[in-house]
Amino acid sequence: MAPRNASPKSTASASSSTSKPASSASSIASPVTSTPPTSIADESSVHSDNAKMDAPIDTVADTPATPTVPVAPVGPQSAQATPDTPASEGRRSVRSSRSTVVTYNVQMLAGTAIHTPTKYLEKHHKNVLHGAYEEAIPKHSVDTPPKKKRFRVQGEDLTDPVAAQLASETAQAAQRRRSSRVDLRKEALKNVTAAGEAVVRKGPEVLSNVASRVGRVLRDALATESESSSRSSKGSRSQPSTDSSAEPHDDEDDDENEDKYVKRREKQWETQGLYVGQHRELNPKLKESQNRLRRPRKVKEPKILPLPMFAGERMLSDDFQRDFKLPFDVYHPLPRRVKVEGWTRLSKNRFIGDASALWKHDKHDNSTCQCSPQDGCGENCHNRIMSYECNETNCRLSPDQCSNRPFAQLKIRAKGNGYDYGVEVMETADKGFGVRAMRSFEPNQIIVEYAGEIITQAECERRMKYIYKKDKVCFVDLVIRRGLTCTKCYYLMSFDNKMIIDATRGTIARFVNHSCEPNCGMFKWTVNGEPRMALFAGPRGIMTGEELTYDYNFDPFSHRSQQICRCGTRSCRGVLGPKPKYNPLERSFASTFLAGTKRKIAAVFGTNSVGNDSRMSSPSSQPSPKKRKLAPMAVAAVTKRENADARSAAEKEKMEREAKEQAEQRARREERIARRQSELVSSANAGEEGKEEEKRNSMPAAIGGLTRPSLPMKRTPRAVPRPGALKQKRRDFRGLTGLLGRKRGDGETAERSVEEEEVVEEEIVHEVMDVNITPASLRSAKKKMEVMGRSSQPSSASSAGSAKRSSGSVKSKGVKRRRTDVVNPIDSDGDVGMMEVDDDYNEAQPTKMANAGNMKAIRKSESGLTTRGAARFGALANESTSVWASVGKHVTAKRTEMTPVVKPTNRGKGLRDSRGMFIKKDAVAGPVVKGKMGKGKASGKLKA
Ligand SMILES: C[S@@+](CC[C@H](N)C(=O)[O-])C[C@H]1O[C@@H](n2cnc3c(N)ncnc32)[C@H](O)[C@@H]1O
Repeated sequence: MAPRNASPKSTASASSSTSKPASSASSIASPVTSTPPTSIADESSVHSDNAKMDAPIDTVADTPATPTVPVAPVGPQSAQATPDTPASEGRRSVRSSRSTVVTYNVQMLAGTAIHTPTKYLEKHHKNVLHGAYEEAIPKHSVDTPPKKKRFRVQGEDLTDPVAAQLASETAQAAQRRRSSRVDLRKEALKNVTAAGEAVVRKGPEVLSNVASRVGRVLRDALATESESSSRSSKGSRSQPSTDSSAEPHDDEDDDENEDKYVKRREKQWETQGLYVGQHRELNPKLKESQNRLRRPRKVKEPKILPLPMFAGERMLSDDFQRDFKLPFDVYHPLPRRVKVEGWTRLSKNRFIGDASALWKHDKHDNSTCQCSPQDGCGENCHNRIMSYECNETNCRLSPDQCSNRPFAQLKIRAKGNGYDYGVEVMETADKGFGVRAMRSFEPNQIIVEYAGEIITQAECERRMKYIYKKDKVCFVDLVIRRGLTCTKCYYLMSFDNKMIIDATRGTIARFVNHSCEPNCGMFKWTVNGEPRMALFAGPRGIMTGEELTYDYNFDPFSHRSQQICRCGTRSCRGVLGPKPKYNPLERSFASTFLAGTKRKIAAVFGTNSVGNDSRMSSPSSQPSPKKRKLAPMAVAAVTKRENADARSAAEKEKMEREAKEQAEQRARREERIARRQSELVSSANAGEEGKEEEKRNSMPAAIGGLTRPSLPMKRTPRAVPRPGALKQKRRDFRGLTGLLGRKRGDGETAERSVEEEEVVEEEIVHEVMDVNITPASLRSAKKKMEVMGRSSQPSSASSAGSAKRSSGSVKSKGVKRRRTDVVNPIDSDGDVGMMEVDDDYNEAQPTKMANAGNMKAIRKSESGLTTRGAARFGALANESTSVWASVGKHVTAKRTEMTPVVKPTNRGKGLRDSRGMFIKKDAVAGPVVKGKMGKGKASGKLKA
């Protein structure tokens, strides 16, 4: 054993170590040539100012390095650390005294030392001695005091390196487990106690000292904690040069740590992920950089409600409650490839045939906006309002500033991956294919374009008739045009007056299904002067995974091909397209009944009491509030139907009114006739007896007999008919009554007795002739009678007969003039339909699609009143009954004046009738007025 003073400088070195920081203190190791290690501990304990270690085991080392190298290496670092220490001074190194002892790194041997990255392993290997110590250490370093590491366990030095290493590891483990909080609490308690005592003793002047001390302690504790946390996070990469935790704390250390105060590291949270780029103020029409600029900087997004705001926030809000749905990429992370047979994908519109030329021809309008960069073509942009996309010609903003370029945005997005594109085909349970969102969409954001082949109406009809009709696949018809009401379905959409997009070859938008509560809308925009259709998100936006739908607004013309809607929404209309509001037949009956009742009320009270209320008088003319809510197309359709209804009701009403007026007129006439006849009779009575007798003989029996006052003066010419005329007329009447009988369907006409026939005949004559009596005709008849009474020339009868003949001839001539007549019956819709009548007078061939009005005409002519029979009937018929009675080939809805026209002529003293037949002037009763012959129908009128 070496004496204690064998190293005279040891005391100095030990004492100096206390005055220096830990690093330098520890670097002053004992010289190599020192006393044996067994004495070192004692010596150290004697000479050191430091108290015995608080901890039972502690390590004094200048470079604690990694725990894997507990054995103090002897190397240049150690040597450099003590440049001022003479080699002969200090205590001898433990290792130098046992330089031949082979040391092993237990951790290395055990394989537990490899916790460091491989790039440090080499260094470790370098630091571990293998083989003889002398071999490993260069000669010159033998003199250099090696870095000494002393292990003290309960005041004992451990000279055995293995034991020392174990002790060191134990110490380090204990150190790691030590909590700084315990220290903090202890220190605080100590300080508070000290402060309290000091205050008691010295009063408030010491308070400041105490406060500073407390503060220092707290800072120390914080620094310690942060250091340890940073060490644990950095691992072996960021090893501090000094391990203060391995050293007992003293004031000097505190001061130093104060300088090295490190702020507590904040944990970094990821703010972006699945909903990257979506923040509350995101405007999807802008680029990310623009959005960033627009984002108000002062408003801080509360972190308590994280993204996505379009799902979470909405779900939490009261007014939009719905079940939670997992985001699309969670429940279905990979896009599913659904293969659709027979779908040729197109990404943009393609013009077919004449469509292109027609398109260019029609391309005319444009729109410009005057937005400022501050506006950014927002909601007030003129182009946006007009659904025009801004571009460099119609907007002065740059693409970055302008937010009204949805199709340009779509183009950019389409170049990205599937999630950028954002939609995919899916299979639905009961609606065939559908389209689903693979990402969320902002309210009103463009989703996908509806593109395909642009065709003309004619091409559309051709395809439907000759191509799609044959297809076995049940397609879908978006627009079913007039005359093409097949139940097969097509991907056709009308988007311009004359153009149709056929998406049989087209974009994915063709698979978007219908819903009565849709989450999207299909809108037409004009892009660079060309109309384009696209699907836009609705005002609620779209959540990832939602099925996209819009309201088809099917053309209601095709009721026959209406399909059942399976959208399953609460407000489902039941069919694809507008819901039929009522059964048109029922409605017609109801409205007719209502109108009739109202008329009767008005007739009874003599006022239009109900007519003042326009809504009551025509309920269908006023749009109900419900109707206003319908889509414009549906409203138009309903209005059209209601208008047709109203028109037919009005027509019926008119006919009834006319019939009523005529009945009244007839009654008045009869009254007048009766009065005049009685006048005539009385005047006749007052005249000479012989004259009276003569008159009575010359006058027709019917007139003579007052039993039939209704038989008018017009029968007079009949009483003196031309030869065979009456016979013919009787035959006509028989035929007519037969017709009427057939029409009535009683089938008894043939068995009627002669008397009965005569009665019927007379009734008809009465009916027919009675209504032709006008005041003028009465006057003329009176004159005629006078003439007859004066001269009783047969010419009068013959002229009258010829006049009558001419009447018939006029009518028939008007018809016979042309081989084929075209007339315009006015149908119930007020349309003019064309009817072609052939030479045989039998068939009326509709050249236009039959509608309610002209079908009625056809039915009438087919129901017994053949055109020939009707012509005869019409020849006798009056104005009021001649609506459907035709003259010759005529079938007209207009009341036709059947009275012959007599034209003046300059040939002698006669006149010409409308046939051109010469009539002697004195044979014509009454003054002659000019008339005119309509082309194909008699429109002139003889006026007295
Ligand atoms: C444009 S296509 C949509 C894609 C179609 N599902 C397919 O598989 O090709 C329209 C057709 O889908 C069906 N459909 C769409 N929405 C529907 C709904 N709400 N209820 C029932 N069928 C619907 C109808 O057959 C309709 O004619």
